[in-house]
Amino acid sequence: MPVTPESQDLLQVRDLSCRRDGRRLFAGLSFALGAGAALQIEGANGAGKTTLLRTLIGSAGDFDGRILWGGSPFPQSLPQLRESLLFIGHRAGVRAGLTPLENLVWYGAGRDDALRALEQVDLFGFEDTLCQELSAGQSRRVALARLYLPQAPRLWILDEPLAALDVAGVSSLQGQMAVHLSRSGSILFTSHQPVALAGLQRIDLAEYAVDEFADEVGGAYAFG
Ligand SMILES: Nc1ncnc2c1ncn2[C@@H]1O[C@H](COP(=O)(O)OP(=O)(O)OP(=O)(O)O)[C@@H](O)[C@H]1O
Repeated sequence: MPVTPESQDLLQVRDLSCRRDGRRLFAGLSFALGAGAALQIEGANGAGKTTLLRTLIGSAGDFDGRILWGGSPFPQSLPQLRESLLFIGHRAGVRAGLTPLENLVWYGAGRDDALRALEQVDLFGFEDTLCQELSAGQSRRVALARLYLPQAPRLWILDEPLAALDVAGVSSLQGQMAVHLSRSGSILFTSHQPVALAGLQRIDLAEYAVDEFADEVGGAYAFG
């Protein structure tokens, strides 16, 4: 079944448990994401937010539970998912040796669309500057400019999109997220900051944290 924004639940996660280097980070996580919906993943540093996003897009494989994209089981759904997906991770995928304009064109944008997007993220005048000469916030804006392109995919998965942005940048991004939702797009993102979006769902990974030591002690008592 193709991954389409018309799917009732674009993503369904059931009883998910993720590990990193063999250590369980969280367990028992279930949620759904539909078209026109946004979900914020919260949690302390190291809680497993990035691991969760990477697991959902098939970049991390140490998990138990069910992941269904557009109703199709994982990992068969991944090729279709990737056609619908715009993932912006911590490193943001900005090529330092290219200009902001060249970065967007590299991602397939036309020159005029790219210039308009750069203007919307307030990088007018910096389009031909090498990204290695930009500030952290400006570099983040280059990555986020992809969200302002007319051909932006329906599903956005964003790891800390607000990091390094100033107040105006946060406000602009929240506005663009709202526009995306109004067009039946879907957004799954992590953030330590509150985000103002109508109908936003939130999940705190702390509620699903696993205390491996407690499990071991419990096991020892159970079998002792
Ligand atoms: N590169 C790495 N190599 C090995 N283990 C890692 C690595 N990065 C993270 N981990 C482990 O995986 C756990 C989860 O990390 P993850 O990056 O998913 O957390 P996070 O919730 O996104 O944190 P943050 O808020 O700091 O970005 C961490 O507690 C850490 O022990």
